[in-house]
Amino acid sequence: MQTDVKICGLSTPETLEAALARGASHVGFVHFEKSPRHLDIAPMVDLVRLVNGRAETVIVTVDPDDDLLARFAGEVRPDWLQVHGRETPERVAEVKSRTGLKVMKALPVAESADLDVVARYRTVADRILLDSRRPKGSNLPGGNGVSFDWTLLRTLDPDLDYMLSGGIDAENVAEAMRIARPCGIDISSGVESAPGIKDVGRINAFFDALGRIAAGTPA
Ligand SMILES: O=C(O)c1ccccc1N[C@@H]1O[C@H](COP(=O)(O)O)[C@@H](O)[C@H]1O
Repeated sequence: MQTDVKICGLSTPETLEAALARGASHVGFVHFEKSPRHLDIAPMVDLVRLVNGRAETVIVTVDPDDDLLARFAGEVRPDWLQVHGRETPERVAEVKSRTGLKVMKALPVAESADLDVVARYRTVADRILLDSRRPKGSNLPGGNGVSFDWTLLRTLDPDLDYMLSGGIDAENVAEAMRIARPCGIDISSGVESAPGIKDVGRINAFFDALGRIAAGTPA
């Protein structure tokens, strides 16, 4: 099975096109005001329109209220909502039923006990995203460019549909895939030249690394 690749935190047509041209399966747009990648509704509408079905579109949001959910579903109309806050399993189910969209639930991981909640979320979310726990001092629940101990994931049910994120880049993606065997890789900081600034060269370098993995020749 081919690994999905989500390039997240895109904010310009140029970098979006670069991700699509290299075969990203998912492209993500962040709506979270504290983030350097934050986009308001109107630019997200434009970028989702530009994608025009070439990849699955994802809005990343943190503890969205019902009014915001209505705007995402009614105005932006992405394929997915990624909920990256403290949403309970009950709230995830509600987000799904209110919007009719697929929902990816991000869960923070720093130690093996953090994986105990996966069982409760996998029954309500369409996909699980395992990300690093927020480092001390950060304002952001994700997008910190920090990885966690992927060997913790060796005990996961091999049938779990999950994406892996947190500090992945062209240099470590082969190791991440070898150890964690996720269904998808999600990357943001690793294809940036500075926080919030996506870099076409780094996007290309990342897909080149994936190409070497597929060819069985990771550097
Ligand atoms: O990227 C952000 O600014 C962000 C803000 C709020 C919630 C999630 C956010 N990003 C998510 O974090 C991971 C990528 O992390 P990394 O930068 O590659 O370490 C990804 O799931 C983004 O959607």
